[in-house]
Amino acid sequence: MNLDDFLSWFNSTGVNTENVNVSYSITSGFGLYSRRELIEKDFLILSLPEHLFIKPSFNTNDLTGFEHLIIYLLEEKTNPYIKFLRSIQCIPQWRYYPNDKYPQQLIDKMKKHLNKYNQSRNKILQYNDDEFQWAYYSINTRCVHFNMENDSKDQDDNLCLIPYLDFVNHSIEPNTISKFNSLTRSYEIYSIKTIDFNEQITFLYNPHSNVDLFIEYGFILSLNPYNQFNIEYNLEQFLSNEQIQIIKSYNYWNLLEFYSGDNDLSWTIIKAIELNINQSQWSPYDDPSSKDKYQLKNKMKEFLNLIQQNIEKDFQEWITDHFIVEKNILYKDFLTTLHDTSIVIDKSIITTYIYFYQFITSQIK
Ligand SMILES: C[S@@+](CC[C@H](N)C(=O)[O-])C[C@H]1O[C@@H](n2cnc3c(N)ncnc32)[C@H](O)[C@@H]1O
Repeated sequence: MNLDDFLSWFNSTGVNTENVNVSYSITSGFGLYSRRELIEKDFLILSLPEHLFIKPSFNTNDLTGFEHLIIYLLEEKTNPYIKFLRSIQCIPQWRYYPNDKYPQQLIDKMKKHLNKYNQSRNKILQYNDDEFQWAYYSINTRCVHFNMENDSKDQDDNLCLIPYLDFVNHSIEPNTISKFNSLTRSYEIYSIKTIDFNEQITFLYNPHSNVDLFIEYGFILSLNPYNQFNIEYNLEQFLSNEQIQIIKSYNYWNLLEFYSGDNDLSWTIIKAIELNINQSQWSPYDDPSSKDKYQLKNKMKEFLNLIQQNIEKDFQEWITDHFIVEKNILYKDFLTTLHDTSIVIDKSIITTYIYFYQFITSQIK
């Protein structure tokens, strides 16, 4: 089934699509583009009525809504939308490569993702791996949150697929927002800034880091303010066990992340480092005493230097492991690679590292 067949079916549903066009690009696949001369801010671009939503049916209790949709996608043979989905590549590329050589933070998140994937796989055994994988990622990459008004608060029970809406690509500087309008019972896309003719329509899926985008969707962004970098491992090298226990007792341990969009270190990180210079009078809520401030600044530098060394070491190991694949890229023109979105698979590690490397070095003054 090709795009034209899908679009002619979709047009027969009566939805007004006069403001948008579907077209394909090599970097982000299909997407929606404006076909109006100029779209003003706060303009209703597209309205998709509820009768088009594909919702989970919940006729077997031990499956989540997500899993019901997997089965629906695999069983439904006539729906033109599902037929079209079968022709779209939706499986993140990393699934085809061995992934034990990635940096630890990526591996940890991949494991969580794979655990969830396998939980569903083990409940739905009647399809082969390829079929299951296609259905799983079609839903994972395309579904939207939708309150099913059942008793479950589980997000896997409150989602649906909305044909056509699912052509919209993600951006950290989106030009639209989309939301369900309970009065019109439609999912609507509104402009949040003016949009030129042929400009791509985008919204923010979620404030996802590159690691999350890479795992869940198979792409990354070269400038992503939502990149985050967990520093637990570095703190374990920097603080004593007793100091770590103090941080944990205040529930600070899970809040120890750098965000690449932030200009400064967070309060929790500053307080964690401060423990290293003054444990006896430490309180998580007070500013460091003026006497300690100078010392604290030096401790910060020391800590950031440690992170920098760890990143360099990890990165060096990673380059060695990927030497054959990345030889030319890494040694010929590293910076160009950062902006070349056609290299999806390994670039995420490079960009994520470079991001934090830059962030950390900018803090060491
Ligand atoms: C909801 S679908 C959007 C439509 C999709 N591009 C298609 O071809 O059908 C989400 C998928 O689009 C791609 N995508 C979305 N935003 C992207 C972006 N900013 N850069 C690259 N790929 C993107 C990813 O493959 C993602 O899994």
